[in-house]
Formats: sequence, C-alpha cells, structure tokens
Amino acid sequence: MTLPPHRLPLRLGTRRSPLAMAQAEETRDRLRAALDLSEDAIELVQVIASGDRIQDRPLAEIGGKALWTRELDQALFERRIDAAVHSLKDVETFRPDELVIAAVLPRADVRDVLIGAATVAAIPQGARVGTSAPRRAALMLNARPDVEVVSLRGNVATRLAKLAASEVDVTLLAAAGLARLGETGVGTPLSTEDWLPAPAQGAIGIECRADDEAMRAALATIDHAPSRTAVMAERALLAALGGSCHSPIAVLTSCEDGTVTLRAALLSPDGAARVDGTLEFSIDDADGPARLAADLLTRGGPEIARWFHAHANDG
Ligand SMILES: NCc1[nH]cc(CCC(=O)O)c1CC(=O)O
Repeated sequence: MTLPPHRLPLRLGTRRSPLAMAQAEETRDRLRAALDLSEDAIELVQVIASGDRIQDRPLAEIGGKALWTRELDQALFERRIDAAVHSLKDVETFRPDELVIAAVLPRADVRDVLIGAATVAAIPQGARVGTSAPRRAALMLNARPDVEVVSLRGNVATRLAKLAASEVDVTLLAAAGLARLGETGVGTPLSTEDWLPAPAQGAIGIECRADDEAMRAALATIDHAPSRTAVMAERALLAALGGSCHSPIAVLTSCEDGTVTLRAALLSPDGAARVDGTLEFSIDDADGPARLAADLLTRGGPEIARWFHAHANDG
C-alpha cells in the first residue's frame, strides 16, 4: 500500500489532552511503520473539543459523547484533517454516514483500576468515591451501597491530583489510559470476573471520510481484526440497548475460534437493580448483540429498562 504523494503529509486530528496525544502518537508510529513513511510524512493536528473546555459538570449532563467528537468530525468534513484518532469508548454509538471507523488498534488492558483502596471490599465505610461515569458509579453502589459517589471530572492527571488532595477517598480509572500516560503502578486493576469495563474500553479507533478510498486503504494496514470484532460487538450491544453515556452498561467480549462471547451487565444508576447475561454466538452472526440486549432488557424488568429506551436518543 502506498499513498499518492499529493496526500502527504497525512494530517491526523486529535484532541489535545495528554492521553489523546499519546494515542495519536501511537497511531502515527504504527502508520509510519506500516506504510514505511518518513518522520515528517504524518502531522498531528490538535483540535479543541467542547468536552475539553467544559470541565465542571458531568459529561452525561452537558450533552454526552458528541462533546468529544463534534469538532473532529467538523475538521474531517472540512478536509482540515485526513483522519481522527479517538478513544472508542467515547465515540457515540451512532455516527454520521459520511464517516467510517477505518482502523481499530490492538486493544490495551480493558480493566478499570481502583485507586485509594486495595479492593472494593476494603474501601472504608461511607468513603467518597469520585467518578462521573454512570457505569462505575452503579457498579460501585451495587457492590458497596454504603459509599458516597461524588462527581469527578477532568483528565487523568487532574483526577489523580484531586485524589491526592483528598477531594475524594477513592477513584476508578481505565488501566489503558494510565498505561498510555506512563502511570504504571497506580492502584489495583479490578478483575473482569466481577468488574466489567465500559463498551470499547481500551480501544483506539481511527475515523476517516467514508469516500476517502486512499485513507481507508492506508488505515486498513493498521487495523487489528480481533480488536475490531470485540469492539464492534460491544458497540452493537450498546446500539441495540439504546444505550448512551447515561446508561450504566458494563460489557466484555472474548473471541476464540470464530465464537464470540459477550458478557454484560445492565444496572440502574443507583446500583440497586442489576441484570447480568452472557451470550455465545458465531463471529458471522451480526444479530448476537441484539439478542443479548433483548434478553437483558426482558429479564431486567422495568427498573432497568427505563434507563435504556428512555434515553435512546441522548447521544
Ligand atoms: N472517560 C474518559 C476516558 N476515555 C478513555 C479513557 C481511557 C482509555 C480507554 O479506556 O480507552 C478515559 C479515562 C478513563 O476512563 O479512565
């Protein structure tokens, strides 16, 4: 695969947070290696997202995941960039038809890391757990109804600083983000046996314009098929649930010998109601995620269902 010379330098759009920049650099390095490009053949273009400007309120309250994608989408449409690098966890379930996720990089550690206590059981009675993620709040309250969940936003470093300043006693962060920032040795990763991650956690996705054949072909060289299968199954589950960043959905996919296993939990935001389910289906069976979604909603009853259908169009 070689790109036509007039397409160089490639412009990779990214948010400017340290985590976003680390992910863009990883993408650039992989693309450069796969396409045998020189140092200066790929340019990183920083785009300020509204989610980065508004730091004081929970994301779910101020407009959802579009706050991370809107400005990058616009830059793609206006041809200011050729591709956009995203944490796929933060990318809305329904995307504009004109864009395509042309590459999914090898997925990193999918686990959440608990910081401030050695285990969930060891968190002191009544402790303040800082998180703005509905899934983390609901999983925590489900396991520990006695703790107090308080909103905690900001980038990874900000959240760690707020913990160090005792604004909260405990927090949860993605292992993938910590690792990409070189923050190893922080906290304890929670086993996926009893603490499921968010859909697409730990996965980096690269979008480009659907009609940009050259860019699609270039990005295909760094696409990791098993990671794509897993992440797309999790996004399909989210879509079938009408899920958004308001919905406490925890899910993990494993894939072996053409069989996909999707394990998921839906919760009410206060953690009081919870339904778990697992479904195995063939990798060619595009309806597997929707069947698991229907099963979870049926068994979860009205306490669960109202957090899904009711918010189906929130983003
Ligand atoms: N919600 C913000 C966000 N989006 C992606 C990551 C980490 C990297 C990833 O999960 O891919 C994080 C931080 C966190 O949840 O700790």
